[in-house]
Amino acid sequence: MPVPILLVTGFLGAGKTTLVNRILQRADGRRIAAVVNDFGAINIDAELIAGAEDGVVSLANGCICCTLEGDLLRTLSNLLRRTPRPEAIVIETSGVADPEDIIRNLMDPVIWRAAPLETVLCVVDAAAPEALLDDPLFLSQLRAADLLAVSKGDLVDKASLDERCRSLSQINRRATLVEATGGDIPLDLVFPEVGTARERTTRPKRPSIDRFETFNWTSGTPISLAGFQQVVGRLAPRLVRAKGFLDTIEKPDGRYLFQLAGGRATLAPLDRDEPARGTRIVFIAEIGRITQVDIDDAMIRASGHQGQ
Ligand SMILES: Nc1nc2c(ncn2[C@@H]2O[C@H](COP(=O)(O)OP(=O)(O)OP(=O)(O)O)[C@@H](O)[C@H]2O)c(=O)[nH]1
Repeated sequence: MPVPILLVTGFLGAGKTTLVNRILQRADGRRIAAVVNDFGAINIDAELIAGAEDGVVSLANGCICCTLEGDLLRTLSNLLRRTPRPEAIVIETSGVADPEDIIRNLMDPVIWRAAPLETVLCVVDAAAPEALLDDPLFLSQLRAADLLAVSKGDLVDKASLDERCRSLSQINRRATLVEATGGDIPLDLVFPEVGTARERTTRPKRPSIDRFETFNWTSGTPISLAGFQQVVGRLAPRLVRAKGFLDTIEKPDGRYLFQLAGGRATLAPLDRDEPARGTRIVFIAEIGRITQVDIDDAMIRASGHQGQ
């Protein structure tokens, strides 16, 4: 039996991991394997995804549309050799990935026969600035989709949500559009009962343009929550995305999950009873907007100690 692939794309911080997590939580015993690609060197997403019956494979420090394309095909072959085989495979791309390049690779005849690409789903942040609708990478992600899942409807009013949905439908008239706040999406849309895989036409491969860069901050010493919040306020205008885990002075026996997406920063205590394991944060910015030195200086000043 062929194993259908669901490809989940969407801009940085749109809500892909949240949606993949919801799908896996509701898999109801179905063996779904997940391949998660983080652009940064630290695998934050893989740690946030729990409960995949067949485990989560993490590909980090690059993008499966270019530098890691060989790793993706090897990972799929390995998943397909597992006994028992997964019943479906979800691939979460990084937010900087152009899905066209991944789709072209998935149409490799050997992979296609065993694991046809059934659905391309693009998660779209309803609260993202209007200007994103002119962004070439975002447009490529939108246009590749069969399914547009609109996240963060809870952050905008009904009129703005309707207006955003209208604009999205005009950009991709072929796609089914569905509201998916908190990643909630009907499972029969993402895994249709009757296979819907079809050959897709993709444009020829373009040379990839380096547009974003990632920076890491890691430290074994707990940091001050108040100091960190000040740092985030200062750095946020120069960042597109940041995420990570924090060990704080204020909460010595638990950890925080930090997220900065769409200009919104959140800090949430992790439900899991996890011991301190060090602070690990990935910062993503357009090239030239910020340097590792800026980040190190800000973090060192905030935490009053030296990180690495
Ligand atoms: N209010 C609200 N927040 C959401 C929703 N979906 C996702 N988020 C939040 O948006 C932030 C980014 O979500 P992720 O699911 O990590 O986004 P992503 O697309 O996987 O991010 P990258 O992989 O880094 O590109 C997190 O803080 C989520 O909790 C939603 O529907 N409503």
